[in-house]
Amino acid sequence: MDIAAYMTDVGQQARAAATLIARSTTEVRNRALLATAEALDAARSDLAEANALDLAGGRESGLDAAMLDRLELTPARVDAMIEGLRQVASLPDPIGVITDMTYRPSGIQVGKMRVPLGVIGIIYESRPNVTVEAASLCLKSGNAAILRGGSESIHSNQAIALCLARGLAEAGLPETAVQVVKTTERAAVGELITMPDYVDVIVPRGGKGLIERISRDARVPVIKHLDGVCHVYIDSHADPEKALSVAVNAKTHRYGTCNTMETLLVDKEIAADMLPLLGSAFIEKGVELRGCEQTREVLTDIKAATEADWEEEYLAPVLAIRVVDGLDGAIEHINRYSSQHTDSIITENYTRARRFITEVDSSSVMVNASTRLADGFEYGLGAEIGISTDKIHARGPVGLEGLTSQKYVVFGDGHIRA
Ligand SMILES: NC(=O)C1=CN([C@@H]2O[C@H](COP(=O)(O)OP(=O)(O)OC[C@H]3O[C@@H](n4cnc5c(N)ncnc54)[C@H](OP(=O)(O)O)[C@@H]3O)[C@@H](O)[C@H]2O)C=CC1
Ligand SMILES: N[C@@H](CCC(=O)OP(=O)(O)O)C(=O)O
Repeated sequence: MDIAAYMTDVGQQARAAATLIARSTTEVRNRALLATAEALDAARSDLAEANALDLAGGRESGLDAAMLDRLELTPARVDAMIEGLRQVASLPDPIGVITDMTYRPSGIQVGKMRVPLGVIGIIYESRPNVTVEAASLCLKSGNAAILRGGSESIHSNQAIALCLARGLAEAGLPETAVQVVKTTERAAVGELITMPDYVDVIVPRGGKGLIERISRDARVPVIKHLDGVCHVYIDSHADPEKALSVAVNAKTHRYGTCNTMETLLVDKEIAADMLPLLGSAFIEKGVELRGCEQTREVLTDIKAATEADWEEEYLAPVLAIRVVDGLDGAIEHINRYSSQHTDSIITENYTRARRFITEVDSSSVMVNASTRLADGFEYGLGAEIGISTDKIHARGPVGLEGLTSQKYVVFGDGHIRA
C-alpha cells in the first residue's frame, strides 16, 4: 500500500465530509448514531469473530493481562457501546448555540456561536470501544473523524467501521465522515499528523513514546491525552475508613486505565496506624507493593522503591508507597512526579483540602474521591474522547464541548464604525 497516497485520500475525503456534517441537522446526526447502534447490535457475531482474531494475535504477541482486558469486546461491552451511542444521541446538541449576546455602545449585538472543529484525527490504544465513543462524540459535535486505533485491535476496529458506515449511510450522511485507518503501519500516523490542509486537530491518547513522536513531528494542533501517574494522598486528618476504601478502589478497580492510582502518599503522622491496614488490603488483592524507607519500617516485607518508581505508570497490580512530611511534602511530591492527570487528597480538614486543590496542578484534583472517577461519563459529559493532560483548549475528560470552538456572531443593521 502507498501509505502517503492512502492517507491523502483519507484526509481529502474527511475534509469534504466535514462540510456536510457541520451543516447537517441534529436530527440527522442523531439518526446516524441510533442506526449505528442498531448495526452494532445486528453485527454481534461478526464483532465477536473479529475480536477473537485480535485476542489470539494479542496473546501470541505476549500482551499482558491489562492490555488483553482492554482489547476484549465482551457481550457486555458491546451492550455498553450500543447504550453509549443512544446516550450521546440523547445529549443536547452543542452546535449552533449562541451565547453571551450583548448590545455594544455602537448598537451592534455581539455573541458567540458554538461550531465544530472540522476534521479530528485520533490516535489511541488497542481498546475497540474507544472507536465507537470517539466516532459518536465527533459525529454529534458536527466533526469528521479519522480514527487510528492500536494495531492489536485492527480486526475489531474494521468490524466496527462497517457498522459506523451503515449508520451514516442510513442517515444520508457520507460514510467518509468517520474513517477508521485500514493499515497498522505507523507511517500512516506520520502522514496524519502532517496534513494541516485536511486535519484540524490531533488527539493522541497513549504513552510517552507516542507523545514524543507527536511533539516532534506534528504540524497540526494537538490536544494531548497522556499517561496517568495518579496519586492519592492520605492526610493525618483523614477518616481511616474512607482512606482505605478510596485507596483500594483507586488502585484495584481496574489496573490498566490511565486514571488508576500509581503512587500512594501517606502523612508521616498516621503512617504507623494506616500502613498496616493498607498493606494487608493491597496484599489480599494481589498488589505488589514498593515502599520508601519509612514505609518499609512498618511494612517490612515489601520491596524498596527506587527513584524510577515515583515516575512509573505501572498499569498493573503494582503500587509505590511513600511516607511524606504532611501536606507540604505531598504537594511537593505530586507537583514533581505527577503526570498532571488526576490526584486526590483524603482529609476531613477543609483548609487542607482547599490548599490541595489550589496548589496541585493536575487536570482533576479531588477531595475524598477515587481517581478512577476521572471519567467523562462519571462527570456527566455522556462519554469522553479521553482525558486531556494539556492545558490549552480542553483539560481533563473531553466531551462534546471539547470538540468544538466558538466564533463571534455580530448582528447589525447598517452599523458602521465611527
Ligand atoms: N489520558 C488519556 O485519556 C489516556 C491515556 N492513556 C495512556 O496510554 C498508555 C497505554 O496505552 P498503550 O496502548 O500502551 O499506548 P501506546 O502509546 O503504546 O499506544 C497508543 C497508540 O499510539 C500508537 N503509537 C505509539 N507509539 C507510536 C509512535 N512512536 N508512532 C506512531 N504511533 C504510535 C499506537 O500504535 P501501535 O499499535 O502501532 O503501537 C497506538 O495506536 C498509558 O500511558 C495510558 O495512561 C490511555 C488511554 C487514555
Ligand atoms: N475513562 C476511562 C479512563 C480513561 C481511559 O480510557 O483509559 P485507558 O484504559 O488507559 O484507555 C475509564 O475510567 O474507564
